[in-house]
Amino acid sequence: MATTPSGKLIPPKMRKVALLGSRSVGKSSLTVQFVDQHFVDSYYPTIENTFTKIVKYKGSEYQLDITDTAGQDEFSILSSRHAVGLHGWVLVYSVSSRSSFEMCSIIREKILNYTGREKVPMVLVGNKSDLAVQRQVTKEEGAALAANWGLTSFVETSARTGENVNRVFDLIVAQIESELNPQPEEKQSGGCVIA
Ligand SMILES: Nc1nc2c(ncn2[C@@H]2O[C@H](COP(=O)(O)OP(=O)(O)OP(=O)(O)O)[C@@H](O)[C@H]2O)c(=O)[nH]1
Repeated sequence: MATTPSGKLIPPKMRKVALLGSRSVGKSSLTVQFVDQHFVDSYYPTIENTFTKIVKYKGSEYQLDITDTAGQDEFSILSSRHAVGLHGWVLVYSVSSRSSFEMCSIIREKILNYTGREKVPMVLVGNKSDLAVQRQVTKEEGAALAANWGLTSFVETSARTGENVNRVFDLIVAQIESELNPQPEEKQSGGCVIA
């Protein structure tokens, strides 16, 4: 834990995020790969799990509380737990499932309705990028959807190989922080930043 110059402990700031998306897209696998650095081949549908990991962003420590939700479908009612009290949202689809890609737009609408906001810190994730043969959604389509939402954060991942998994969580923390502490250009480039 970081300390002040006088030796006092500085507790990490807590940031709460949720992974949402259709069933079986790899929400649990991404979370477990990020928190425990391993991949589980078997599939156990999630009810809801919370994980915690300390991450560093621009020299500060953050306690990231990650809620791995049960897979959503268009009929599931987004619970207030999935919107209220959260700082950021990770929307996951599988590149091998077009319906899971389409579901992300439905989930995003629900989050915006629930929060009453036009924009929230959000990352769009196309998981299972290792499944080249089964691919149904191109990288360009994923990037275009994110751009259409006004997001700068889109990434394709593989929870199996670990590709880009850490990046998802770096991106969501960066989005949350830039929303909570918008910084003037000159401040961002100056100062002592230890990554
Ligand atoms: N090839 C491949 N398989 C993956 C990947 N990520 C997850 N899987 C597999 O896909 C299946 C579903 O993964 P989960 O992580 O349980 O999916 P989930 O989104 O948490 O599912 P729900 O709990 O039903 O919402 C499992 O068999 C995983 O091993 C990936 O990146 N590549």
